[in-house]
Amino acid sequence: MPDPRASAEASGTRRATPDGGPASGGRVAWVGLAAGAPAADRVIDVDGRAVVPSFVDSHTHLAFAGDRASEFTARMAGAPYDGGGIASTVAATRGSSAEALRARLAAFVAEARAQGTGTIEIKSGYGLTVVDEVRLLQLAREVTSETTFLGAHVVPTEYAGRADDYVDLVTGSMLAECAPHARWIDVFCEPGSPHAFDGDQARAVLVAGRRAGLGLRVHAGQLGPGPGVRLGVELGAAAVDHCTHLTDADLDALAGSDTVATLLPGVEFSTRSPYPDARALLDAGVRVALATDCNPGTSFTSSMPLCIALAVREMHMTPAEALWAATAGGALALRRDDVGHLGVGAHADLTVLEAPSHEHLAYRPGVPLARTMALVT
Ligand SMILES: N=CN[C@@H](CCC(=O)O)C(=O)O
Ligand SMILES: [Zn+2]
Repeated sequence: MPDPRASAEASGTRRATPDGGPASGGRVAWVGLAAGAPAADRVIDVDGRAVVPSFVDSHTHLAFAGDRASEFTARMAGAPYDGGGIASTVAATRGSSAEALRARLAAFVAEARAQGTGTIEIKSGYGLTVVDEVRLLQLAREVTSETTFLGAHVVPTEYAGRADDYVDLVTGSMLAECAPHARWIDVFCEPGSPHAFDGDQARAVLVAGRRAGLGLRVHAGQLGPGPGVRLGVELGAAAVDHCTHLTDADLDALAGSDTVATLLPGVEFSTRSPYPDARALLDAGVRVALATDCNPGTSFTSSMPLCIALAVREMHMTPAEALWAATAGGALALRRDDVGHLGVGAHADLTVLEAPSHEHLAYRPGVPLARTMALVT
């Protein structure tokens, strides 16, 4: 991990963009102690503040309409989460105009950037018809290159009792229309949910997605143990996400793989669920990422600093491990080597903390310390 206290000089003139792509080619040219810095056109004195790589939020669902605050309130009073509320977001999203969806999406991206996020992945999954899924992916593509086709989010109500027919649609014409707008395919593999997909259905979705040229990601082990983690590892998924419920076999599979385990502590916070065993993953040598899972049902936060604080307080990660997971870990989960670190050649996506060290991200929870930095000469 780069030393978060090291100073960094960026070459060129740039304004950071949400997907980590530079507007004018700015890359890190040199990293080291200020005393040894080469001459530069412009010097920015951050006055002892820590500079860290901008966060890489590798799991969000930002393209949606509607609100489920009442579902959250009911959960806080003891109601369980099983994915059923997704249908109400699907209905609201289908009924929303592209302009309204675009404006809301832009507001969420701005909100994330204001909290230090530089690279963001965005899933579809609240359309669930060919036309609606394409529309969400096109909107997401306007703000990030990291777009994920999640037609297999849940079985939509019009396919109730016909999940296999819906999987045929997802792996057929929906995939064909959506693949050009996506880099990834994802599936909610949760045999314990009446709304999500079992192991065989998830395999069909992932195999079809791979055949269409998409990289693989899986929602797995959110509500209970299941086949999703091992399926993701077997098929070479870049990441398996949630991992709230893991078996020893899941841990062994992840430990011997290139698949990243993405932990989403905003979900456990907002569903009042037990947190994943991050220490078991880290101690087994699994590469761990942290992401917000920002969505209206289980984790309506765009705050990577909140996720870092929860990872440290609730999942026993050290502040350095949590920062790594929120930056380099997220980049690995997206198979990117140009973001999430400040090594020479990386995109100069800098986040300046209103604090002397990265430890303050967890030490001062809820305080807006992180700001992405636009370098403009
Ligand atoms: N688990 C599936 N999808 C989301 C929740 C979506 C929702 O409830 O609207 C998640 O990652 O937690
Ligand atoms: Zn999710």
